[in-house]
Amino acid sequence: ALAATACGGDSGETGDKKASGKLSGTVTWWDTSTVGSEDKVFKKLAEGFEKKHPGVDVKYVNVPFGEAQNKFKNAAQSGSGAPDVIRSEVAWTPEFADLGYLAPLDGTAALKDGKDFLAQAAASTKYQGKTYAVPQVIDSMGLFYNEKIFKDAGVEVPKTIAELKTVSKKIKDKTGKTGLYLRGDDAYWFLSFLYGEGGDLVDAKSKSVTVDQEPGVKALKVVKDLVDSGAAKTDATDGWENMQSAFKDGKVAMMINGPWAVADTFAGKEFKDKANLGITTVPAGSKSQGAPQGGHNLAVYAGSKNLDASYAFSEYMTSAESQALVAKELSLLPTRTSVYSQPGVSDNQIVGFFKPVVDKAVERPWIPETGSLFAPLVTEYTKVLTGQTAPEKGAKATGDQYRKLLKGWK
Ligand SMILES: C[C@H]1O[C@H](O[C@H]2[C@H](O)[C@@H](O)[C@@H](O[C@H]3[C@H](O)[C@@H](O)[C@@H](O[C@H]4[C@H](O)[C@@H](O)[C@@H](O)O[C@@H]4CO)O[C@@H]3CO)O[C@@H]2CO)[C@H](O)[C@H](O)[C@@H]1N[C@H]1C[C@@H](CO)[C@H](O)[C@@H](O)[C@@H]1O
Repeated sequence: ALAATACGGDSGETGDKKASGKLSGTVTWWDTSTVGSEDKVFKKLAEGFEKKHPGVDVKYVNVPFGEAQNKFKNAAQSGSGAPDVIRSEVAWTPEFADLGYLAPLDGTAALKDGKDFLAQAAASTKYQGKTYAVPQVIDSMGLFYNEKIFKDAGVEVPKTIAELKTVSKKIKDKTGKTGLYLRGDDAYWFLSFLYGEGGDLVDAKSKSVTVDQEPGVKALKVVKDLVDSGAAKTDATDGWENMQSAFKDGKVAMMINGPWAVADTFAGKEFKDKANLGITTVPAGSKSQGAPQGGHNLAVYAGSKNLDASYAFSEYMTSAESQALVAKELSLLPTRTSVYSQPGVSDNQIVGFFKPVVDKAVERPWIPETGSLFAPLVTEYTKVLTGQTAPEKGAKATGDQYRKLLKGWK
């Protein structure tokens, strides 16, 4: 059965494929999904693998998203304590691959029906011509809103940031509630505003840093103005908890979020009636409209002593059948095209909303450094939102940090 050990189980026991082709041994899997809303579905899925392969014991270990990247790098580097399979966020995958910590999967049982994967989902699993992971879920961001508050205030859903400010003013006047919760401690929440001003963090094609150009400065001014004008509220820490509770308790009318927030949001008193949750595209800025691409892959540790069972486990957990179950139960987006037309998925409104959003989400460069762009950015983003630094200075400081990180980039 699933032994959900505290953390960091070792893949020490060897596994092998008996002459009968039967898989055996243990597979330790580090799952980063949210405890209390997503983890039980993924745990149940892994139990299904054990039923199918009674000779294999899956050790399910839930490692918080904020800790898993470094934990895996430390374990892989030291050669002890790394799991056989890790849920590798899209930006971690090229970094782990570059470090040599992932087993290449081309030609193994991990990759079945590779053509069924969405091109944009498969992109983050490719590195220097090889495939180092299997896409599990893909996501982007939308504007979540409370239908009842909008009705009480007699306002329509905003399509632009200007409309968002007008709508928030009316909501405040009519209901006393704040319009938007804008997460201030995670720079992923800044990206749709940056894209709205026609900007981006870097331009990988020309190997140039662009976050400190005019659109980046403008976008920081836009988010600062949302807070200073009272249209949005924010926090410098505990953003996830504060955002979720403010929205679930009906204290704010809107938040920007992704499919991974849906299961937790439906647990809120305001959304017991699921019809009260509306989702639309993130508001457009002065130049453009766009939301970022995120998601997670399953990757096999290069030092696993049970590669055969790890390949089979990765394939099972990302199969069309598994993805359909996850879409039905958690409204997460499949990475396989064939799953969207399956019963239970094709009529899921959340999935139906996010699919076109994911299809036009702004791609990010899948280079080893792509994940490292957020730490320097969030430092400046939070300081701008809390009035500790001016937008011009925040943008410049971020750009300077990026040029240290990205050797030789302009
Ligand atoms: C700072 C981090 O920057 C980047 O991360 C970006 C990321 O690249 C973006 O794509 C985006 O991720 C989306 C994600 O796509 C979306 O799916 C969702 O994920 C859900 C799951 O769905 C849900 O199941 C559950 O798991 O919970 C997940 C999380 O809710 O939401 C994510 C956004 O939250 O945004 C991330 C930034 O947050 C780096 O990659 C590092 O992670 C880095 N952290 C390390 C940096 C180390 C050095 O400083 C520091 O020492 C270490 O301690 C820190 O750990």
